[in-house]
Amino acid sequence: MSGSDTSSSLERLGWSDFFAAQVEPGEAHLAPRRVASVHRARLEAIDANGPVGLELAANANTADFAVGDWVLADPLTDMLVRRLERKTLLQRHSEIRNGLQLAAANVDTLFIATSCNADFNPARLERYLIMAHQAGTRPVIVLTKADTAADADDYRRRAEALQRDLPVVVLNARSADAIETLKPWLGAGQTVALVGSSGVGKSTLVNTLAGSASETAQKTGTIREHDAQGRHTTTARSLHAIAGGGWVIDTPGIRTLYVSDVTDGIDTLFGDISELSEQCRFRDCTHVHEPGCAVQAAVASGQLDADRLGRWRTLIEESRSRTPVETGPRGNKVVRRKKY
Ligand SMILES: Nc1nc2c(ncn2[C@@H]2O[C@H](COP(=O)(O)OP(=O)(O)OP(=O)(O)O)[C@@H](O)[C@H]2O)c(=O)[nH]1
Ligand SMILES: [Zn+2]
Repeated sequence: MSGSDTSSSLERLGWSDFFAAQVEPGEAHLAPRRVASVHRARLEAIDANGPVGLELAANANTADFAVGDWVLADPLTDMLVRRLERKTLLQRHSEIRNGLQLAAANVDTLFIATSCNADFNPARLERYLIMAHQAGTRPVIVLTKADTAADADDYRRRAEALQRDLPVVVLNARSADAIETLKPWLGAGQTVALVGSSGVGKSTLVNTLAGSASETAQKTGTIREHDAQGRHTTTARSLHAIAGGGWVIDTPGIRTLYVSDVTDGIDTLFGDISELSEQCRFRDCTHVHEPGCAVQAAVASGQLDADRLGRWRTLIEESRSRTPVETGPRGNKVVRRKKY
C-alpha cells in the first residue's frame, strides 16, 4: 500500500495532522492503531484494514488507555510502543486510581441524549455540558422520542436556553431520519460518543447510526474472557463504524459521568454569568448579598433566570467540595484543596 493510501484510510479512522505531527522521524516504521476496546488484561485495536493485534509490555497497565486512543505499534510483533497525545479525553469518577478512570479519548463530539419527556432535566444536562467542555469535546443536545411528544419544540427551546449557540437536535432515535439530522457531526473520520440517562435511547441511536451490518458486528464483537479472579466476564467492542465514515464510541463507562473540579467547564457553560460578574463591584463577589452585584441586578431586571443562577451556585459548590480526594497513610481520606 502506498504512503498516501495508508494515510487516507487512516484518516477515515480519525487520524489527523494532530497525531501525524507527533510521530518522530525514528518512528516512521511503526504503525498507528486505534484502541477499540479496553479489557482488564488486554487491548483490542483497529487499523485501516480492520481488527488488529496489540501486544502489551509486561509492566503495562490497560487502565492507562481509553477507547479511541491512538498508539504506535511495531507492525511485525504487534507490540505497543507508545500512546500518542490525546486531542480530547473523557474521564469518569471511580473508587480506584485516585478517583478518575479514563472513559474515551479523541472524541470530537459528545451527543448528550435526553428524551422529550420527564427525563428532561436542565441541571443534569448542564452537568453533561460541563463534562464535554472539560474534556475538550463539542456538545450537541440530542432530544429523542420527538415522535411521542405533544410539543417537541418546547423541549428544543428549553435546551437551547442552556448555553449560547448550543446545537440542539430533535429526533426519533428509531427512525433512519436520525442519521440525516445528525449528519453534520458524523463526517468521515469524526468520532462521537453518547451520554445520557438509562432509557433515553442511546442504544437505539447507536443501532440506527451503525445500521444492521454493524449490529451484527457488535454481537460478534462480544467475547467472554477470564478476569484476574478467573471469573467469566462478557465485554464488547466499543468503537463502532457509522454509515458515512464516522465512529461512535459506546462504552458503559461513559454513559453516565460526574462533575468535579471543573471550573473551566462551568465558566464556558455559564458564559453569561461569568461576563456579568466582571461588572460586579467586588472581584470576589459571590452574587448573594454584595452591593453593586451585576448578576443580582440581571436577575432583578429579568435578564437572568434565578433558577439558572441557583444551578450555577450548586455546581460551583459541588466542584469545590469534590476536588480530588487522596487516601492518607491509614486509609483515611485527605482532601487536597484547590482554587475555586
Ligand atoms: N418512540 C420512540 N421510542 C424510542 C426512541 N428512542 C428510544 N426509544 C425506545 O426507548 C426504549 C429505551 O431505549 P434504549 O435505546 O434502550 O435506551 P438507552 O439509553 O440505551 O438505555 P440504557 O441502555 O439503559 O442506558 C426502547 O424501547 C426504545 O425502543 C425514540 O426516539 N422514539
Ligand atoms: Zn456579583
